[in-house]
This record gives sequence, C-alpha cells and structure tokens, in this order.
Amino acid sequence: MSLTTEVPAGEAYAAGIPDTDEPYGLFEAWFAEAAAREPNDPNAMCLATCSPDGWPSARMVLLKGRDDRGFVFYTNEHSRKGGELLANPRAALCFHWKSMRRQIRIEGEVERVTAGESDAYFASRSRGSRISAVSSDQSRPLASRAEFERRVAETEARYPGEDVPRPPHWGGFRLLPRMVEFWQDMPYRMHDRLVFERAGEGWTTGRLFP
Ligand SMILES: Cc1cc2nc3c(=O)[nH]c(=O)nc-3n(C[C@H](O)[C@H](O)[C@H](O)COP(=O)(O)O)c2cc1C
Ligand SMILES: Cc1ncc(COP(=O)(O)O)c(CN)c1O
Repeated sequence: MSLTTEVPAGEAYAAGIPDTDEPYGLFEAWFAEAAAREPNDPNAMCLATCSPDGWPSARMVLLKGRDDRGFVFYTNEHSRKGGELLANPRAALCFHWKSMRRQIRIEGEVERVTAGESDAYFASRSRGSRISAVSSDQSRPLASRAEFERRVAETEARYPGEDVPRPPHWGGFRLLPRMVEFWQDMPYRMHDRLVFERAGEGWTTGRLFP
C-alpha cells in the first residue's frame, strides 16, 4: 500500500489520507516528499512549550533525528525553551509544509537525549556553528551585536583547532509522542484529519471533523 498520494501542483488533494494503523510510516512518507519539494528546511517545526504557571511559548527548531522512541531536536538548555522543558517536560510540535498543504501535529512528554547522543550530534556540526553555540547565552539579553562578535572571536582563539567541546548545557531533547495528527488540505476546506493516540505499545486511530 502506498502511504502517500501524489502531490498536486498548487492545488488541493483530491484523495484523502490513506488508512494506516501506526503513524511513523506515514510520517516518513510525508517527510520524504517534503525533503524533495520544500525550498529549504523541510525539517523545520514549531515547538510549543509551557511554563509551570501555564504561559505557552512557541518557536521554530529543526528535527535532527527520529526513531521509534520519538523526535529529537537540539538547543541550549539555558534558553527559555530549555528552562520550560526542564521544569515542565511536556511539549507539542507542528510541521507545516506550505508547498504541500500539509500539517503534522505531535504532542507528548520530553526527555533529554543521552550525553553521548548530544556529543555525537554536536561533533557533526560545522566548526562555525559549534563556536557560535559555545559563545551564545541563548535567550539572555545581549547589549550589542558587537558583544556577541567579541565573544565569538574569544571562543575561536580559545579553540584554535578542530576540537570545540560541547557545552554541558547544549544538547538534545526527545519528544515521545502520545498523539500524532496528520492534516491534509482538501477542496472547499473539507480537509482530512487522521489522528493517532498511544495505547500501550500500539496506537488507536480515528478521524476528526476538519
Ligand atoms: C527555521 C528555524 C529553525 C531553528 N532551529 C533551531 C534549533 O534547532 N535549535 C535552536 O536552539 N534554535 C533554533 N532556531 C531559533 C529558535 O527559533 C529560537 O529563536 C531560539 O532557539 C530561542 O528560543 P527560546 O528563547 O524560546 O528558547 C530556529 C529558528 C528558525 C526560524
Ligand atoms: C541557534 C540554533 N541552534 C541549533 C540549530 C540546529 O541546527 P544545526 O545544528 O544544523 O545548526 C539551529 C538551526 N537553525 C539554530 O539556529
């Protein structure tokens, strides 16, 4: 069975989302189509977090890994999102691929990836991005652009070789989904929505009114 319908050029889909009993195959199929079609960052997703006193916040991050456990992104744990995730480890993700008129929403608990996973991912980044991560107190007030550039120059001088160690507060989080919803645009706003909810080791599935 094909999990995906052909993407029409600039039009709504004629056929709905195929029935399937688990979300990951369909996610991979849609993600592969997005990777082939989107002009940039097909892995960009909106991450929503919530402070313990109930104030939500949202920002884009990049999906850097997915397996049967969940969806991985990397950030600075001292950032606003990092603080919120550590204090209240529940989050939501939202992909929107505009050229494909598709959305995927994912919700669940969040845990830190292992230090080994974060080390491996950090080491795979360009030297410039590692220098930048070491130099940035992400989400803290910055007096001027020049101050950040001065910090970057200091970090470059401190680590002249390839070895730029991962800051202990820079690492990955994995969202363990308990809900995944696929949304596909259809004519006259008669969109198709297919939702999966975790049930033990498996999933229950159903459709929602658009
Ligand atoms: C397309 C896109 C992708 C981004 N990816 C990341 C990312 O993977 N990790 C990250 O820390 N910030 C990323 N950012 C920056 C965040 O959106 C945000 O500005 C920053 O992480 C600070 O957020 P916070 O103050 O809510 O913690 C990205 C921004 C955009 C527009
Ligand atoms: C500040 C920051 N950190 C991390 C990332 C994750 O992506 P990469 O590891 O490819 O830089 C991004 C991507 N936009 C980013 O802006």
